[in-house]
Amino acid sequence: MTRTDSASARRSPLLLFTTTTTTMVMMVVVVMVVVTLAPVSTVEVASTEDARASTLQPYDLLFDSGVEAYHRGDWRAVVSTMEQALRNHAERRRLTVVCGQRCTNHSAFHAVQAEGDRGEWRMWDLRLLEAVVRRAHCLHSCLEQALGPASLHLVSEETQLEFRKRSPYNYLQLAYFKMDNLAAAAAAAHTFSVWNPEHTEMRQNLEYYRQVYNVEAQHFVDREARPHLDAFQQGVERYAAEEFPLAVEYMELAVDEYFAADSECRAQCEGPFDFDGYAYLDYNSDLYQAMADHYVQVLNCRHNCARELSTRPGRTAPIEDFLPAHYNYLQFAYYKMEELESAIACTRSYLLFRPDDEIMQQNERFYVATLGEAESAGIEPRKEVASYVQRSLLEKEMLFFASEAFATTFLDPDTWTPDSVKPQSLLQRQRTERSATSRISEEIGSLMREIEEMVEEKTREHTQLESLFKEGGPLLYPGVVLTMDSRALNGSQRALLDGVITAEESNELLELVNTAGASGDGYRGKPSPHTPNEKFDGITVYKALRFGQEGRIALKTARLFYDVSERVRSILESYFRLEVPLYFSYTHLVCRTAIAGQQDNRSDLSHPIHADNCVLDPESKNCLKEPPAYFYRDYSAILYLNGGFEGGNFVFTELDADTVTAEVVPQAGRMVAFSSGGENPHGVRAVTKGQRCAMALWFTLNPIFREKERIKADDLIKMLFTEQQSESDLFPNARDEL
Ligand SMILES: O=C(O)CCC(=O)C(=O)O
Ligand SMILES: [Fe+3]
Repeated sequence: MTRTDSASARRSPLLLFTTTTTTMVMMVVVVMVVVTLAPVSTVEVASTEDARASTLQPYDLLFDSGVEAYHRGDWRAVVSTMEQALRNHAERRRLTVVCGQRCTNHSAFHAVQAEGDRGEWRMWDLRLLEAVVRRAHCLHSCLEQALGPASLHLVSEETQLEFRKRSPYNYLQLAYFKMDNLAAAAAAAHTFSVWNPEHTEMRQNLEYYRQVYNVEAQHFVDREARPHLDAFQQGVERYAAEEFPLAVEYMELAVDEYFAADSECRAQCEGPFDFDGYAYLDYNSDLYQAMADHYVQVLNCRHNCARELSTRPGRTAPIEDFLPAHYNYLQFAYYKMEELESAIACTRSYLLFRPDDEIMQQNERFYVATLGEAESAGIEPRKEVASYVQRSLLEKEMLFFASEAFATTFLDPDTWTPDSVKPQSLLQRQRTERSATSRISEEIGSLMREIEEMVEEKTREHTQLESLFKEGGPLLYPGVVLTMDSRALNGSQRALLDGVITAEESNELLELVNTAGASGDGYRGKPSPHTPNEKFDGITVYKALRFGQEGRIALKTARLFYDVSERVRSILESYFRLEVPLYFSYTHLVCRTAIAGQQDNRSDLSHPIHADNCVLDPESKNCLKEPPAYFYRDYSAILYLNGGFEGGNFVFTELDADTVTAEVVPQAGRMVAFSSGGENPHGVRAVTKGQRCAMALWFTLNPIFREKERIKADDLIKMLFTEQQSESDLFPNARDEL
């Protein structure tokens, strides 16, 4: 099979259901090849067991023939070759470890180390390199014996990647399914899916196995489960559930598994030199450079095991501070179990990674104080941590040095690395990056603030422009004129109209409020809701209609009140060019009467500066659109019924509730209309003499908040009046402009 063939075959999804179905159940008999290397006295001597091991077939070739079998539909062959490939792959890894260990014991490495320790470096290169050569020979013979010469060739990157991606299980799941071995198929599917969670077809297959074939949960196992990650996960869960003894059990297991996995991972790193990044044909390094290049690669690979071991299947980012985290969990769990010696040992182990960690230092002090200074004195950090950290720091130092010296790449997998082992240039770079980051974030911050201000300013201008552009729709009724628009009133969504009602209508409504207006109506019965220097009287539309129905006032006058309120509503809808209807929120006729004898030196207002749908805070120049404000009100209109009193001007202000932007003198038939929000703070100057009456109306765009009393008023109108007596009868030219 050519590389392209196999690549495309591997890309194509393996769907569970194909046209051919195989019901044949097959027992796959695979001969297990067990290679156990017993210790031998010299490297040259191979045991009989080793000789058996030379039958180990190369896993990459097995994989390729498995793929070929798959395309032939030879499921039996797929299973036998793929399973064999997986076993040989695992076995090869195991044997690499075994040989590594054996050659440490059987080469001169120990001797060189011992001499170095005594400072006797005579003929050191000969001694060291003799050890190297011997080790090379040892490893070569060991692996040759163990794997057999056929397996010594270089496995392609592509195939190595396939195994890392757990691709053999992709092939296996369909083969097992075809052979009706659903449990094995489910396990293969699950194993593949754990590493390839985004693989939709395999997820569907898993669903089929579960739902259609009722495969039991126990079969969905991860055949490549990584024990250290599983134990850690269990430990964290037990810890979260405050089951501390179990948490300790799992975490201790996780630690053991971690170190075992670390050794296994590191042993795989002594592979051939990777020319990637080097000009292959021009590579002409001398002995030491070549050794250094290769060794740095090996070291990099070993050091990177910290990243590999802390990365969960299917994830790209590792768990940060993974190994130290074990000791963090352990110290607290031990403390909870009142095993203070172990807790102290774990805090001290953690502190080897991060000596400056204040919380851990505090914990340690606390445990020591509880257990007693004397009892705690001899408690050492865990040995395995001490040597791990020591080795890791030495490796980091060398890798940093090499990265500087040979311009190779070293990406430190740990976040606990102390500055002391980092090269100056890296520290400088990190400092510059940090200060650049903080400078950039400061600059971005102030830029964002400027942008926000600009956007706010533009939005303000835009709403003003938009409202200027939008407002100014037809006034619908003859005689109604626009006296001042938003621009003239120095704001947005504001209008001053005259001639909204005739003089007669004003008088009729004045009479209505004066005869029937209850003290304080509309203000929950308070006669002077805004100032003690004025008395407020008012009446609502519904109440007026009820009075009309009862004959206490002329029904026609009550009807006029109702109709004028409708007229105001349609004028507002039209003038502000609203695309959705306005609903009544509250309507009343209200008079403010100066209380004689209380007007000298008045400094208060008849109605303090406020906005109609939000709580105005002049300090912060904010208006909060929430209760107790009538937050659902959208438009307001005050239609004046008279002039001739003293004071009582309507004013618009800025959000500071102080700077007056426009002032309106009330007079009969004049109406000020505006949107009810923070853009229109307003109030009424003190009425110091006489009575000031108006029809005040508030509207909402949200039907949920329409006034219930208005609905009752609508019903009453329908009941009391016939169809003919409509608004047009009472106001003959109405809607002419339409
Ligand atoms: O009567 C006025 O001119 C304004 C009254 C007012 O703003 C209100 O009642 O919310
Ligand atoms: Fe108001």
